[in-house]
Amino acid sequence: MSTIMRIENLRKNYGNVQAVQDISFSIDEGICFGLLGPNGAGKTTTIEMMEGILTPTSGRIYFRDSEIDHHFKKKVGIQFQNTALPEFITVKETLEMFRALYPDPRSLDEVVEICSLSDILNRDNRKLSGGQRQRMLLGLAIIPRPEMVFLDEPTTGLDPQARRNFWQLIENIKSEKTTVLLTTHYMEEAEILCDRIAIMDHGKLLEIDSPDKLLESHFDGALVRLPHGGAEPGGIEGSEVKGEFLEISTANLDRTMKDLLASGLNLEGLSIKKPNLEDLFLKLTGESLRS
Ligand SMILES: Nc1ncnc2c1ncn2[C@@H]1O[C@H](COP(=O)(O)OP(=O)(O)OP(=O)(O)O)[C@@H](O)[C@H]1O
Repeated sequence: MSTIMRIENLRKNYGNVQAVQDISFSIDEGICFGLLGPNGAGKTTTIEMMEGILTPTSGRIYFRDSEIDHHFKKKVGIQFQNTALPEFITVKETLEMFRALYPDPRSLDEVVEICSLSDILNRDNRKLSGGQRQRMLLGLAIIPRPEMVFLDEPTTGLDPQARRNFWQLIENIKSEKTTVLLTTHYMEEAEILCDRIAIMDHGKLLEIDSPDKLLESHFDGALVRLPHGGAEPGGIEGSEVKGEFLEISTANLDRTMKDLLASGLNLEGLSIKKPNLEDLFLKLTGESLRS
């Protein structure tokens, strides 16, 4: 697989705020790459530098081995969150208006199909729900047949059903061999959509790999969690105190359960689960992603 985009030692300072602190990574062509982190982690700053909208304080950004310049913008699609859609015209009229701006636009039918827009084509832009608006903005981003699309928190604020519908559109875009860079707060979303993820916090890159490999490298098998209620949880192999909880990442659940029963701890509230990215984030940063 060839690299479509690469960033090297990227930094961005806003006055005294070091929003992005020396991060480097590359993105393979055709994948969905997720940039994850809590509020203020530096995701938007990073993606805006990669889009060529924001000038880095230092560092380099390459698209297919060339540093990004104004030609690069013709090859990528950006789903802008704050795009002011023209009022008093329909979705279809808006798509046609944008199609007229490009030399070789996707056909209307293609955009409608990829972004599931058929049910809202004749709707006035002012009447779109949050999820419909996101579908429409994605449609606008893919009109010029971009090689890569940038989606900055496209599902924030959507209800769970609208969020799931949007995931399907991202899958559609991927199946067209378009590379996707997605930022999100939602670990579940990243686990489902992303082939590779970078986890950021406080402007720094904490981890980068495929979701499966990240989980494999940080957890043994099952994750047992128990409210410790202030009790001293000594003698249980692999146990760590995480806030109000005792956490045990274990490859031998039988043994862990025996240890717990023998410990005399109150086991009320005990849960056993397959670890997910949310657990990984908690492990890496000591805080919940959506705190
Ligand atoms: N224009 C700006 N001026 C000053 N500080 C800024 C500016 N933009 C962002 N910051 C600061 O830079 C840091 C990173 O912000 P950024 O928006 O990149 O984070 P984020 O991960 O996208 O967060 P969110 O999920 O809330 O969008 C934060 O501390 C933020 O307050």
